[in-house]
Amino acid sequence: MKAFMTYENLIVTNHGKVALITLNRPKALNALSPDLTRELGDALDVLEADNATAAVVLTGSEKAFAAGADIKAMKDWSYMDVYKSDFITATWERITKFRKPTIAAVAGYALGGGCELAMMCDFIIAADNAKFGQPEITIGTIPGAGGTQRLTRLVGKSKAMEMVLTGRMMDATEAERAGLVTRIVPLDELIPDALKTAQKIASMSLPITLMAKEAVNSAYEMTLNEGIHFERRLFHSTFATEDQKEGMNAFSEKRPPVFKDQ
Ligand SMILES: CC(C)(O)CC(=O)SCCNC(=O)CCNC(=O)[C@H](O)C(C)(C)COP(=O)(O)OP(=O)(O)OC[C@H]1O[C@@H](n2cnc3c(N)ncnc32)[C@H](O)[C@@H]1OP(=O)(O)O
Repeated sequence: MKAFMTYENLIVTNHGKVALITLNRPKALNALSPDLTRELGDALDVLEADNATAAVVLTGSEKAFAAGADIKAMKDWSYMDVYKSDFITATWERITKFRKPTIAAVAGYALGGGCELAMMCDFIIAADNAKFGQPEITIGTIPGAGGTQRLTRLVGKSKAMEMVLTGRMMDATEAERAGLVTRIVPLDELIPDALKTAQKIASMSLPITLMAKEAVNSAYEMTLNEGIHFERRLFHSTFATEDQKEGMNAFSEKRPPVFKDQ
């Protein structure tokens, strides 16, 4: 029994399943407590192990994707408590190790750890009421789950620096213009749109999808030359799969492909 979230395989395509994880701690605006993040990590482990799950959508409520780490839970922690805790390193970062595609469907506040969690997903679709920010400076700390690094890579130094130093929030329009979110949709279309996008991804060959995700992510870790070399090796290896043969034969025969994840 999950206390702070629900997760379910909502859509079964003719090929793969799409899972929807909903953070469900509405009274605290989905503040990310150690228990909540542990549950999230556990759910991801289950979905990773499930061969049929092909993509995951992570969402919160209409008012808050997540308003950050649980300030009340951590306010009295000592240096040693926070240093020794696996709160951020071992639990939150499980989402960054998750190999299948993840979409953050953000409505309302995505602040502090909430913004960091959304940025750990592969991309963000925002509702028109979404608000993003790294307000840690206003409570005497700094982002500790990748905010200074991922936000800077996504929106550039100037905007990231201003947001981290002032705690200013970005609305959905600014977030889209800055490249933090892929698109904005009306609030009531957020989940259908995110699920439809995940469903599209789930209709592809899973191993090829994993390679594509790995290749894009390598752009953050490697030099351009290393990244291009890595991409080429992965491209070559797609030709060792049955799904590459099926995809290209289906195109030639003017029919939809039937991928077998092989
Ligand atoms: C992960 C790290 C390392 O990067 C660190 C962090 O994430 S630190 C946390 C960063 N986040 C914040 O500083 C945001 C804190 N929240 C707010 O500023 C406001 O709640 C708000 C602007 C998001 C919404 O304001 P409002 O509509 O006025 O609602 P509230 O009455 O403030 O909140 C309702 C309810 O939720 C509780 N709440 C909200 N955020 C948190 C939080 N991060 N941790 C714990 N609890 C939170 C808030 O206390 C209220 O509960 P009650 O006091 O009414 O029981």
